[in-house]
Parts: sequence; structure tokens; C-alpha cells
Amino acid sequence: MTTADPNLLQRCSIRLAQGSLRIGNQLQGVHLIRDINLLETISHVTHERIPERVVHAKGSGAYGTFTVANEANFNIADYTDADFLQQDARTTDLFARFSTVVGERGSADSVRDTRGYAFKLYTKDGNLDWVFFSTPTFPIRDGGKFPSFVHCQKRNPQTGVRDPTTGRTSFMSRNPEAFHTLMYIFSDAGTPRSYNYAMIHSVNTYKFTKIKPPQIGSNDVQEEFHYVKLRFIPKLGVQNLNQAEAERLAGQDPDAYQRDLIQSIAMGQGPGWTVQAQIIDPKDVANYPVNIFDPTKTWPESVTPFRTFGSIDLNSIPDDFFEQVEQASFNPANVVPGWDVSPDPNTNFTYQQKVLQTRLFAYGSAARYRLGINNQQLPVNSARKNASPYNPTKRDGAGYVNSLLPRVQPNYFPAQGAPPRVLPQDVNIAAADLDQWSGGVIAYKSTVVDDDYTQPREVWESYKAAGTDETFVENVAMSLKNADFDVRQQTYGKFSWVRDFLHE
Ligand code: HEM
Repeated sequence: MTTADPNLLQRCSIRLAQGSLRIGNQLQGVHLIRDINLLETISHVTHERIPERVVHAKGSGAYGTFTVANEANFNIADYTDADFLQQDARTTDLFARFSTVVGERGSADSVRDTRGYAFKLYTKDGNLDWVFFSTPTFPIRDGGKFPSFVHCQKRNPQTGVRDPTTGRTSFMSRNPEAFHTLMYIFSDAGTPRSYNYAMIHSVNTYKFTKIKPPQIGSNDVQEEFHYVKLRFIPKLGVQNLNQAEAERLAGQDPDAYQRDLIQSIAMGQGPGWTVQAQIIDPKDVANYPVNIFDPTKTWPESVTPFRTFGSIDLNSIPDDFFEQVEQASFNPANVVPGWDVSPDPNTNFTYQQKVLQTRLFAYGSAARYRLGINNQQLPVNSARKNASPYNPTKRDGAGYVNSLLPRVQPNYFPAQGAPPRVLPQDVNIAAADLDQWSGGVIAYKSTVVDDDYTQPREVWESYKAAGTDETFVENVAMSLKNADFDVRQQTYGKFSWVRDFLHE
């Protein structure tokens, strides 16, 4: 009657794994509260679920490495003093999670959507998260629109059904800054062959930073920076499904992308990406042809070419999906010295963008709700043991284990005899004019101008040149076929800003 399993329930053996202790015979008996196994295992199964991510709920994860691989006559270390980028061929371990945006945890992988690509690089200076997309742009440029942007793609709050009248097109047609992103989502790039075959883009603008040594006779340490966008090119090539193939696959195998990721790694043929950067000097921003902080825009390659500086390769899969993939939490606010967020500066541009700044709050908030205040101590999220700096004031709270902190350390700083936990010197990070702000509070709402359609038109011309324009129109039509007349008209009307042909 005894089944010994030392790994369960505080390591005590299970006495009655599949039955229960009861008084009385057979089915007429009543349970005993001393049936510890029954009480513990039932309590555990009723607590198994945690909230799924409000977006990007369906995802897959894998481990791998980032390797510095500079192209000829280029050295990324000229722009950043991020430790992990200082030497060619230096490798850094990483964890990656790939996802769809809209669907719930059980939804199909191959539906038309953007794909999320999140990377956690376990650097010596702590964790750096790159939380990126398959599309080069984002549909909104004001964080205040994010709740509506999410809800419009989710289920109708009355019926629980996802329907096109309350859906993506209804919202987007009233927020035409989204149309550049829709140009990508409604091409076959909206249904990649699997996660392994898609482009990856940072979308938001970040900064590479580098500390300049003090001038002779001065102690003033200055930080110089360059604005940067990243792009990763799949080593397996970009491969997409058409609408019919994607629909068939969604029915046949909703987990097809996840399966492909796992199987390709198991066979030693895991996916990889070549990592590239577009880099802009802050002094060139004012006269740049587009607002470089607008996530609905791309930076023209003809003006700012991509430079290759690294490679990402995935080589192993987590041994516990819930522990490592479901409990992973990424955050663009997880930065390391040498990489920083862009400030979305308030210059003389006609509108401001606050998407990245909204994100800096949103991900930590989501992680605290989903995983608790000590989410960063979960093994997949925590910095590696050899990472030097840490913050001793982040102590206690539910689920606190903190095996990474040296024992017997004060929970404040500076403290007598404690090791250094802060950067050795104060740095003047407000070095550039673009980082100086002043002004009053304004209630701001972004407006759409004709120039917002310039890049969508360019994308449309590229489809015509490649012969994929018909496919794009079919994909739009398929997604709108069940929508209300008004929504269809509104959407086609907005696409006519892109090109009259689409309106016909
Ligand atoms: C205002 C804009 C945005 C807000 C407020 C926002 C917020 C969120 C939230 C709350 C989550 C769930 C996090 C969690 O539960 O752990 C999430 C996930 C994610 N977001 Fe965003 N997001 C925004 C824009 C973007 C953009 C522009 C990108 C890409 C460039 C992006 C990429 C991702 C990815 C890849 C994930 C999944 C992370 C994972 O695998 O756990 N998001 N976002």
C-alpha cells in the first residue's frame, strides 16, 4: 500500500497515492482530515493556475547564446561599454521566449498576428532584456491607447466571442497611425512558417552609452550616447505561410510553432539570428527624415544602414515549461551599463511618443501581479551568480528566497564593510541637449498627418514590386469579410490613404 516518492510533499512518502483514508466501507465511507496526502494534493491542484499574460499569453521558450560577431571595419564597442559587447567572439548565455500577441494560452500559433520575441541576456553586469517584435513598427504611439488596443483584439465583454466588429480593424481604422503596422500584419509575414523563420525588430529606439574618461584637470565623467534600433535576421531565412496554409495548420496542430522550436533544437538544428544595429548620432536627430522616436515609423536604410555585430543561437529547451517559460518575465527596464532606454525627448517635433516609457512601468507591474513581488528571484529571471552588482534594499516579501545575495548583508547602503553595489562613479548622463527638459504639463493627444502614410505607401510599392500585392489585398479582405458594413467601409477608406487601388 505504500508508494515511496521522495520528491513530493515535503519529501515524505505518499501512503495512498490514488485512494483516500475513510471510515466505513467502500463508497459509503467518509474522509478523514488526517488524510494528509489527499488534502495536500487537492490544495495544490486547485492552486496550479496563475494569471496568464494579458498579451503574449501563448509562448515557447529556449536557451541559447549571444555571440559578438562584428562585420568588417565595424566595432560595436566603439558605441557602447556594455561588457558583453566588448570583444569579438565573446558569448553570453540567454533565455528566449517567443509568442503570439493576442490569443490566450491555448490558442493556435499560426494565426495572423505579430510575434513577440523576448530575450534575457545573463550578462556579468546583470540581466539585459530585449523585448522585441516580428514587425518593425508598433500600431500605436501613445501608451494611453494601449488598453483599448489590447481590448479591441480580445473577446467581446458581453458575449465572450472574438468578432471583427469590435475587433482589430474597428479600432485600427479609427487610429490610422496603425496602418503602417497593418501593412506587415496583413502580408504573409503575419503568418510565418514558425518562430524560427521570422525577422525580429526592436521597434522602439534605445541608446548605446559609453562613458568618456574625464578631461585633464577635471573629475567630470560624461556619458556619450547614440540612438539605436536593432534587427535580427533569421539564419534559416524568412519563410511564411499563406492564409490557407496558416488556417489549416492552426486546426491540425495549434502548437506547431512550439513543436518546431523544440524539435529543431532536439535535432541540433536550433534557429539562429544575425544581429544588426542602426545607429544615429544625437546631433543628427533634428534633421533626420523621420521622427526617430516614433514606433510607427522605420528608419530609412538608405540613410542609416544596418551594421552586423552579433549572432543569437538557440541550443537547449527548458526542462520544466511552467517553471521557466510561464514564469519568465521580461522588462525593457532591465538594462545594463552601456544600454539604455531612449527618453522620448520633447523637442520641436509635432508629436511625442511615449510607448517605451509606458512599457517601463507596464512589465514590472504585470510581473508583480502574475508572479509576485519577488519574481526576479525565480531562477529563469534572476541574474547569474557571477553578476556583480545588486540592490540590497530589495528584500523580503512573499516568495523571498534570494539565494543570490551574500548572507549576513545589510539591507541598506552605503554600509560599513559591504561590497560595492553601485557604479563606482557618478556619471553625468544629461550630456546632450536632447536630454534637457523643461516646460509645463500638457494634455497631449497625437494626431495623424499625411506623412504618416508615406512609409505604408512605400511598403505597398515594395509588395507590388515583389508581386505580393494581391496576396495582401486578399488577406485584408478575408479578415474583413464578416465585419459590419461600416467597419469594412471605414477600413477600406483608410487603406485608400495608402493607395487608391485598395479602396476599389
Ligand atoms: C504601450 C506599449 C506596450 C505596453 C503597455 C506593453 C505591455 C505588455 C505587457 C503588460 C506584457 C505582459 C508581460 C507579462 O505578463 O510578463 C507584454 C508582453 C510583451 N510585450 Fe509588450 N507592451 C507594449 C508594447 C510592446 C512593444 C512595442 C513590443 C515590441 C517591440 C512589445 C513586446 C512584448 C513581448 C515580446 C512580450 C512578451 C514577453 C514574454 O515573452 O513574457 N510590447 N507587453
